[in-house]
Amino acid sequence: MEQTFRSRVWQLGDNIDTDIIIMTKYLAKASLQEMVPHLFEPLRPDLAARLRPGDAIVAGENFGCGSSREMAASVLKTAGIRCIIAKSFAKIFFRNAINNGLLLIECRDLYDRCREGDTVEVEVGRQLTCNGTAYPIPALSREVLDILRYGGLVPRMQALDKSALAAPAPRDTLRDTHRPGHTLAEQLLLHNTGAEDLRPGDVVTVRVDEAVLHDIYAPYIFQQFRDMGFDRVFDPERVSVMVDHLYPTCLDDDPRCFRYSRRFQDEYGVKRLYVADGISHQLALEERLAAPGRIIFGTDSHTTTYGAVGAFATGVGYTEMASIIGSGQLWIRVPSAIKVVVNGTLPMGVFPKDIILRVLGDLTAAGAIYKSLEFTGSAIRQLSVSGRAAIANMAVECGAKAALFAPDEKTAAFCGVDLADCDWLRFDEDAPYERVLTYEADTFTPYLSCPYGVDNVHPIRDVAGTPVDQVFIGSCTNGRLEDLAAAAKVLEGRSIAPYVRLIVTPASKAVYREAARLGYLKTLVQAGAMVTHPFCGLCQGRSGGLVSGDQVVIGTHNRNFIGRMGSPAARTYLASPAVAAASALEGRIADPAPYL
Ligand SMILES: CC(C)[C@@](O)(CC(=O)O)C(=O)O
Ligand code: SF4
Repeated sequence: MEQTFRSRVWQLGDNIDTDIIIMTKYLAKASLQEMVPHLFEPLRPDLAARLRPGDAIVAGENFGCGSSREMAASVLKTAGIRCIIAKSFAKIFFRNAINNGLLLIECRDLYDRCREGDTVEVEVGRQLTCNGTAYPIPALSREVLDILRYGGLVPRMQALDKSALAAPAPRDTLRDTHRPGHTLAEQLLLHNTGAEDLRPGDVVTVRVDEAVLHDIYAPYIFQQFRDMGFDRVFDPERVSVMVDHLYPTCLDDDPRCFRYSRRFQDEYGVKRLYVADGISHQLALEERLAAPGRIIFGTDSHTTTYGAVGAFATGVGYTEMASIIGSGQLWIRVPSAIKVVVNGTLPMGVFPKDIILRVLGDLTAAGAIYKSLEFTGSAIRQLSVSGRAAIANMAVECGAKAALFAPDEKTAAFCGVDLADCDWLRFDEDAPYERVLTYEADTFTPYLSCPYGVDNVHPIRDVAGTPVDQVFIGSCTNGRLEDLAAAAKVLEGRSIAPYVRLIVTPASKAVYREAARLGYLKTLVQAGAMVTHPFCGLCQGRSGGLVSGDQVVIGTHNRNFIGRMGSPAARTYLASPAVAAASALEGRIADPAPYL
């Protein structure tokens, strides 16, 4: 890497999400080169054609937030972007960029003092100069420098002595003793590593309990895995491949992803391959891959969901996944933690989704970057595992590395474990939380994330009455049985408003079957809903109800990013299933309370 270079600046704002960088509909394309013309399409459709090799991007807070799609980093690299300078970076993107050998520079001051078209001079590892002002470049950690020195994680892993890898962790190691003075995340990392002690900021190498990968990235993971020189997966019992995003096929390149998904089974003996059984995050819970005490990595940002049962679980990109399934380990920095306490009883018409939406509004989309969000309090204890999963799922929308709930009787029953074996994982009064947010449950109302930001959160009274064109009930956040039950309760014996489309997508086949057996689907259909096969569906904006023009959608999913559901001019509101159902009834955003 040359030490000094000059680049032309392209300026982008805060919270440039990875859907903006490269939309989901392009992710299955056969090559990164084919994705380059679509860079930044929903936000600045003209930009891709104007980018030149050697250019730099200068952005505000939280660059690369949202999805774990590594293509966001690798397409920028393929387009020849020389470096990205931002006030802060979302951490999955940060790791993905480093793993691709793409230089990222954190600088809080440059953004406000430069303009598009300026030239920035970069002296790597030392300083930036722009318009006569010099800005220091913060030092990178040893682990990051090591990867950059090799030019990315693939060459780094090629050089790894594979015969010296630690054996996979034994399977039944749940039992442990409580470590006082530590957050839940720290306790889990201590449990996994057997370290004497650790603190936020320390770098540890964890042994992986489960790895979950999905169809969109299968060809890339496969390729990187081979290029790294691995010839076997670390443990075929602990690698799961899930065909959930792309099925049923809607674009030409999709079947290639299915073929690669299958190759992990055919060539490496991976035991669990799930084809069209539902969304990976729901399946991981149903199949008990997620369990207390485990460390789990998934190629999806919403892997944080598994924290609902006391697993330290987080999203990674495809290169990191290749290295995980080859080596069975990964380095991570111990996160600091924020405690969220909710006491009391939630009012009628308020659901777990409303808890996480309010927290997101308070923390903001960049407010928990690389932190563990840990939930407790009497209202939290009353929630089902499904409700906790909805909360843990969306923790990544404020940048969290992990979300955690201490296991209790409900967790133990759900996961089929003995609570006595995992109650070492519990909140400790002396644990050093960086921040504590405390709420009284009776102060909650239904909340909505309003266009165009997950943290643009308003109580329902601010937006009630807004006309909607389409309502979506589904996704890894709120496509579970309880969610369909809440929607069915609102819609029972009623009909949705004329001209409103209501699309219901159960999160898994099991949810679908149960919802049919219990009569929820019949209720929903009689009210005017269309029920689709279980998969990611409309949440990812590839098929099944894409919106056009400036249509308004209310959905139970997790992202209202520009263009995520189709047209960049469309406006998406995120809410609980009950709010979504009530809005379908009235044809405008509505409080569910009168219908419950
Ligand atoms: C692959 C993609 C559609 C993804 O599931 C990826 C992710 O969140 O990491 C998303 O929701 O953006
Ligand atoms: S349901 Fe949506 S957010 Fe969840 S994994 Fe699928 S596309 Fe991503």
